[in-house]
Amino acid sequence: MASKVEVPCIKVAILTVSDRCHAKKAEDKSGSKLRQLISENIFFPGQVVHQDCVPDEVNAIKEKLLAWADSKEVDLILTTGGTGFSPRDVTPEATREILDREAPGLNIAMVTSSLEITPLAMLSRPSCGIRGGTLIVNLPGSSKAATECLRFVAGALPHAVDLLQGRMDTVEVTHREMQVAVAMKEVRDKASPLREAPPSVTKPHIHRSNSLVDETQVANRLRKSPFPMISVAAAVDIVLKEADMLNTHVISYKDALGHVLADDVYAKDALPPFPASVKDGYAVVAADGAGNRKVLGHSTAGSKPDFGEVIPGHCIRISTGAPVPKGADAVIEVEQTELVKSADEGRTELEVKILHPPTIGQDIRPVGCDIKANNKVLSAQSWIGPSEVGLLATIGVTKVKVYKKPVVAIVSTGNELVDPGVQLKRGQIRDSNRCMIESLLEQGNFEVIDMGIIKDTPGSILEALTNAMEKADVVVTTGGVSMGEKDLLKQVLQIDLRARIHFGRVFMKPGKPTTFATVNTEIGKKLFFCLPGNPVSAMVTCNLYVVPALRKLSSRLRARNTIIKAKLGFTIDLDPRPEYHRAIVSWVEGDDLPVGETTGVQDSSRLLSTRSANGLLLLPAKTDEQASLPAGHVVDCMIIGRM
Ligand SMILES: Nc1nc2c(c(=O)[nH]1)N[C@H]1C(S)=C(S)[C@@H](COP(=O)(O)OP(=O)(O)OC[C@H]3O[C@@H](n4cnc5c(N)ncnc54)[C@H](O)[C@@H]3O)O[C@H]1N2
Ligand code: MOO
Ligand SMILES: [Mg+2]
Repeated sequence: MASKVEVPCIKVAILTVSDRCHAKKAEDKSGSKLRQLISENIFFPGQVVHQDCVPDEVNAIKEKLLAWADSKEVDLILTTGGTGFSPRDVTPEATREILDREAPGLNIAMVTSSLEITPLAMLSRPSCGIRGGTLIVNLPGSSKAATECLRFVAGALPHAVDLLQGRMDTVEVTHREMQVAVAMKEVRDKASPLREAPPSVTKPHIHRSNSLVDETQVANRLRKSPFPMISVAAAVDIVLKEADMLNTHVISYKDALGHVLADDVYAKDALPPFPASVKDGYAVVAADGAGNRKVLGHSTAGSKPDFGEVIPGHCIRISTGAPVPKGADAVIEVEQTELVKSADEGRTELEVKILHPPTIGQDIRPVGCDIKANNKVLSAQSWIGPSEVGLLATIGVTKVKVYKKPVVAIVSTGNELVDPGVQLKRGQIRDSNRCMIESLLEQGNFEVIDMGIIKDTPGSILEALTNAMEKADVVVTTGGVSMGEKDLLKQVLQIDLRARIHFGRVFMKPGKPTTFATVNTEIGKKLFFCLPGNPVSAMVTCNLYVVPALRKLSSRLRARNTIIKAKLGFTIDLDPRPEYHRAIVSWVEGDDLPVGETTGVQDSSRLLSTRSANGLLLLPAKTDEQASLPAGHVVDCMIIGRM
């Protein structure tokens, strides 16, 4: 049975043209990079069906292109290399010889876009075109340039392939979407207040609630998402790349919990600052050995000693943590002594017997044995947890330079939502997302601002987002990102806020419509995580994307989530999308790996599937070869709670 794929997958062949790679004198980095971009659906849903490398020879290139194009198994051939000015660069010439029709628009798109990056792009000579039902695109040889050029034309490639393959239903949808997109762009361009702002900088205060999104066009709304479906790995990479570390500031050690240190921290003085007793007992002269000692006085922690120097044949009573007096070089615990003589009805100790001979230094912490004066106690970049707060206190460092932590504004969108304490009317449900996400982030020591519930109208969305980005570095919304007529978040971001939407769909379950955007404002870059409204999807995607981004913004060394191996405690039918299966993960005595037990039905709406879940089992997408996984199968597991 064929696996169920949601979007047509482009069959891609990759040809590296390089004398050096072919002779194995250089690594084929561009070919590997292109393979990764296609396999991970970075630009469009794709599948690599062939990959090869040939030298810079016209005949070798032609032979491969002909074989692949005429096999009818390939929709798109990407060549990399041989498009420059050196005498051996002949890929365009070889390509042209086998083309039925040229596609110069693709060449122009790649070169003009590349010129914005480097003037040397004018020396690139790609030759793109069509042979039969196969589109051939010449990309440059360097991995970076090949990636960039593919990105410049990637948006048009699925449509080009649909046209070549005669998939008229998909072609029609795209045409209609293009019309809507053009109309949206016209509206955007007419937005005079925004035109005053430099293109990449949004003034956060200029146009609140004055949205240009036209929500009335329900019949003309997009019927296919214009956002390519990208992999989770690619989405996480994008998020972490966009999450820049914040500035530093100096704060009290008491407020430092959960921050990352910006500077190394040194001890001003030694710990202990005096030789201290490890035991409750007697400070003695070790050379006296076992036997009777006269008790000179006592030393308790924090008290002034009532004695001078300990001399041979004498001792002083001492408590744990108290300074060891001069002359004494060992401490004998009280259990190793007997009382010989006392006075004042037991109020004064006059003489004790040491039962075992002590050794020099016994039960004494020398000065600086825990922390030496001027030693580095904490390194820059280290995370401040409870122990680190204690360490700062113990060395007397009361002010520390730390990286700022991001402030996160949380918004729930949905006409149907009411606060949990409100009596439900028909059609209403309680807002569970906001408090859940707030709790999740507070648990991670991040500062959150509750921005309430907003209606599904462009005006309220714009107003809320504008307010939120004035107050916070990161805005997390839930709801309104899928295909419904009231799902207006992406449009408000794009049209009103001129946001850069980095992705709007991810190949995962739950969480497919997860949207990530950035807006450059006069008060800095703002990150928008627009999570799906389904509570489980919101919870899972907050763990997957928001939490790592917040760690990166706070300069934590390890931003990514922890992934361990775990055994499935159950048999599971796989989903067409990679699934993040909520599970209770625990160690079973005698077993080599933790076992993940399912939390039951995994519907995105069923919040009970997150109850007590401390792990997400990463289940692969269903394929023809693998439709289910048996109990005991070992999978990756993302830790999201206490083990
Ligand atoms: N035609 C399509 N429909 C849908 C698609 C699709 O690809 N094509 N994707 C589905 C997937 S997958 C998801 S996930 C959801 C995401 O929807 P939205 O992000 O647009 O969210 P809403 O439509 O606003 O709400 C969805 C669902 O969640 C409930 N909800 C919303 N907010 C809250 C909250 N704060 N607390 C509790 N529950 C909440 C809401 O009432 C809806 O039931 O779209 C699918 N549809
Ligand atoms: O991706 Mo949605 O989150 O399945 O329900
Ligand atoms: Mg929706």
